[in-house]
Amino acid sequence: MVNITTDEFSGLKKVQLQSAEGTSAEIFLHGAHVTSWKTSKGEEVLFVSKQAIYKPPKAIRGGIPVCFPQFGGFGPLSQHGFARNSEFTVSASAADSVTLSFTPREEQLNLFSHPFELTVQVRVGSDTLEQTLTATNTGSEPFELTAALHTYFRISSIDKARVDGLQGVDYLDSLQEKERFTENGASVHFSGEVDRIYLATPGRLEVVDEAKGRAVVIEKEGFPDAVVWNPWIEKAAGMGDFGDEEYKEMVCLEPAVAGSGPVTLQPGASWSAKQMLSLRQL
Ligand SMILES: O=P(O)(O)OC[C@H]1O[C@@H](O)[C@H](O)[C@@H](O)[C@@H]1O
Repeated sequence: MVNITTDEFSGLKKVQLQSAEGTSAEIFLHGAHVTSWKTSKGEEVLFVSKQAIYKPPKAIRGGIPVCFPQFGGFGPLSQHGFARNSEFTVSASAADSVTLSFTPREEQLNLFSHPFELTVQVRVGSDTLEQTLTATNTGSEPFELTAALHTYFRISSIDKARVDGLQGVDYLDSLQEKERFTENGASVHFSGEVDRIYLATPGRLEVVDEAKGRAVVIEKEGFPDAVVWNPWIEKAAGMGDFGDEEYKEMVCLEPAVAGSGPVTLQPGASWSAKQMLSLRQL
C-alpha cells in the first residue's frame, strides 16, 4: 500500500517508504525526487539545502534530482532536462518500493519532440537504496538521451571527505571548457570548486567520510559516467537556493550518461539504468 502524504513544510505530495529493518526514504512526486534516505538507525545519508525552494516547477536543491532527458548542457534543453521540474504519478507501490512515472506534456514536447515514458523505481532495503530509471520511446523516431541521478551526499566536513574508485579514469573538466584529463590520485579530495565528468568509470565508487567513520558505496549499472561536483565558496554564494556555507556539508556523485556520448533509443525500445547505494563502516 502506498503511503502518500502531504509534506508539512512545502504542501507537496510525497511517498514514504520503509524496509522491514527500518531503513526509510521519502520521494516527492514533483520530479520523482528522493529527498531523504535514512539508515535503520535513523541517520540521514542525503543532503538537502536548508534554502531549497519547494515551488514547482523549480527543482529541489539536494537529495537526488533526476536529470532527464538531458544531463547538463548536453543538448538543446535547459540544464539537466525537465524531468526534475515535472510532476510524476505513482504507478506501482509496496511498503518498501514505489514506481513513479512521467510522460512529457505538450509544451515540453514543443521543446523535445520525442514522446517517451519515464519511470523511476525506488526501493529501500537493509541500509540500502536502489533507484532505477527506465525510459521507453513511445514515438515513431529514434532519439538521443543523456541522464543522471544527481545524488547529493551529506558529509560531516568537506575537508574530511573524498571520492574513491576513480584513479586512472579520464575526465572532462567542466571548469576548463570540458578539457580532458586523467585522474592520477587514488582519491578525489576537495579544496576548491570541482565539476568533472569522469568517463566510463568502474561500476563501484565510494564517498568516504573519515569523520563519520563510514563510506557510502555507489554501485551503478547502465550509467557509464560519474559526475563529481562541489560548488565551493563563490558558486555557493551565487545560488539562491543554497546556503553560503553548505558546500562544506555535501558532495555530489552522480551516475550519468554524459561525456561518453548519448544513448540512442529506437521507437518502442526501452533503456534502463540504476544505482544501488549501501554503507561501509571504516
Ligand atoms: O544548479 P543545477 O542546475 O541544479 O546544477 C548544479 C550542478 O550540477 C552538476 O551536475 C553540474 O556538473 C554543475 O555544472 C552544476 O552546477
